[in-house]
Amino acid sequence: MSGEETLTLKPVARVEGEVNVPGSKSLSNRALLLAALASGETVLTNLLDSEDIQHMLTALRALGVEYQLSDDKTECAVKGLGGRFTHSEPLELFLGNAGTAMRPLCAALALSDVDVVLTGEPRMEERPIGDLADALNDAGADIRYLKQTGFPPVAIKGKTLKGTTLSVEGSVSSQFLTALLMAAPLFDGDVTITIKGELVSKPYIDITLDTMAKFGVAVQNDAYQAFHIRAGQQYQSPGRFMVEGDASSASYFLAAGAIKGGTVRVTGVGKDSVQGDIHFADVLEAMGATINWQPDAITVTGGPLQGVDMDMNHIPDAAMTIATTALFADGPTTIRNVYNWRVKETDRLHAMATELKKLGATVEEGRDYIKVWPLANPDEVAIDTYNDHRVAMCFSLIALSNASVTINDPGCTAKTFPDFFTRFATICR
Ligand SMILES: O=C(O)C1=C[C@@H](OP(=O)(O)O)[C@@H](O)[C@H](O)C1
Ligand SMILES: C=C(OP(=O)(O)O)C(=O)O
Repeated sequence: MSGEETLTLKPVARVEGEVNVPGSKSLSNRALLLAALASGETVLTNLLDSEDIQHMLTALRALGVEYQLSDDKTECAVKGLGGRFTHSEPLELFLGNAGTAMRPLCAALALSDVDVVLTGEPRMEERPIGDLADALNDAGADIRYLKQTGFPPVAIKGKTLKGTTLSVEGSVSSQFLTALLMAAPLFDGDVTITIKGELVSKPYIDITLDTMAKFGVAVQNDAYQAFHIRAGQQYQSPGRFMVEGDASSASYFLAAGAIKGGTVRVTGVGKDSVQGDIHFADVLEAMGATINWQPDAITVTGGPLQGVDMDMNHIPDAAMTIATTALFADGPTTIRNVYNWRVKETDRLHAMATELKKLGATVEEGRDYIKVWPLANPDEVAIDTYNDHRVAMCFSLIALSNASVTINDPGCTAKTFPDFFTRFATICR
C-alpha cells in the first residue's frame, strides 16, 4: 500500500550480482483466472505476491472460488469451478488499480451468473474500459457505467450469450482483447473477435494465447486481426502451472548492469520466456550493452551506451526504464509509439518528462513519444512517483550517477514488486 514516506538512495559506485525476479504479474493474474474457470485443481507456483495479485485473489474468493495459499503466498492451489462463476447474492469487488484484474474479470463476469459491481482506486476510474464493455454489450451483455461513461466502476448483470462475432478496438489497451479471448470459452457457441484500429502491446496477446493453450483452449490467430475460438472448449487444469519471473521487473536490474559497467544476472526469466518485455534486453544491446541469453536467465555487462531512436510499443512497461537509462547514454534517445502510457497508472509520458526535467535533463514530450538527452550530473531532487510503481523503480537508477536521489512514496512499488528496493540494494556495491 502506498503512503507518504520517502527513500533516499545514495550514489552507487558499482553494480554486480544476481537477482531472482518475482513472478510475472501478467502470468499470475491470467493463470489465477483460468485456474478458477478450469475443471480440476491447479497448483500455481512462483506466483507473484503483490497488490495486483491480491486484488484478483480477493475477488475470486468473494466469487466462491476455493484456494489454498502457501505461507509465503507464492504457491496457490486453486479448485476450479469447471465453468463460469455463479453467485446468488449481489457483490461489489474492489480491484485497486489492477488492469489485469479489472478488464479480464469484467468480461468473464459478463458471461457468468452474477450481479456484480467492479470498483477500483480513483485512478482506475480514469482508466478506460469502454471499448471492452461496449464490445460485450453489442453482443448482448449487460454492463453499465456507474459514474463516467466508458470507465469503472461498472455494474454487471451476467448472462449466457450465444456464440457471436465481436469487434474490439485495439489501439488503447491490449487488455480488452485479452479479456475477450479469455472469456470466449464461456460463450455458448463459436466466437470470432476482430480488431478495429492498430493493436497495441501485441506481445501481451501472445502471453494470453500461451496461457489459454496451457489450460487446454486453442485459439486460431489470423495475423492478430481476427481470432476464432471454437465452441465446446473448456478450460482444463494443467495440474501445475509455473509462473515465470517478471520480465518488466527484470528491466531495472538489467538497466543497472548496462549503465554501470558491471555484470548483472537476472534469473527466473530468459530466452524461453513468453513475455515480450524480455526484448528490453535487445534495446540495451542496441545501446551498447552486452547481453548473454540463457533459457532461464539474462546476463548484461555494461559498456559505453549510445542513445537510440526506437518504436517501443511492443514493450510498453519496460520501455519506461529506457527513459531513465537514456540519461547515461551518449546522444539522445527517443522512445516512440507509446501513446497508451497516458492511460496507465498515471499519464506516464507527462510524469516521466516532468520528473526527468526536475533532475535537470532536457526532455521533449510528444503526443506519443518522449525524447531524452544525456545528463552528466543530475540535480539531487525528490522524485514524485504519482502512485506509479514503475516511476519509482525507473528513477532508482539515478543513484547510479554521482547524485543521491529521493523517491517519494517508495511503497507504491507494492503494485507489482513490494521488495524492489531491498533487491535493488543487493546489486549495489
Ligand atoms: O495484459 C497485460 O498483462 C498487460 C498489458 C499491457 O497493458 P496495455 O495492453 O494496456 O498496454 C501492460 O502495460 C500491462 O502492464 C500488463
Ligand atoms: C500498466 C500496468 O499495469 P496494469 O496491469 O494495471 O495495466 C503496469 O504494470 O505497468
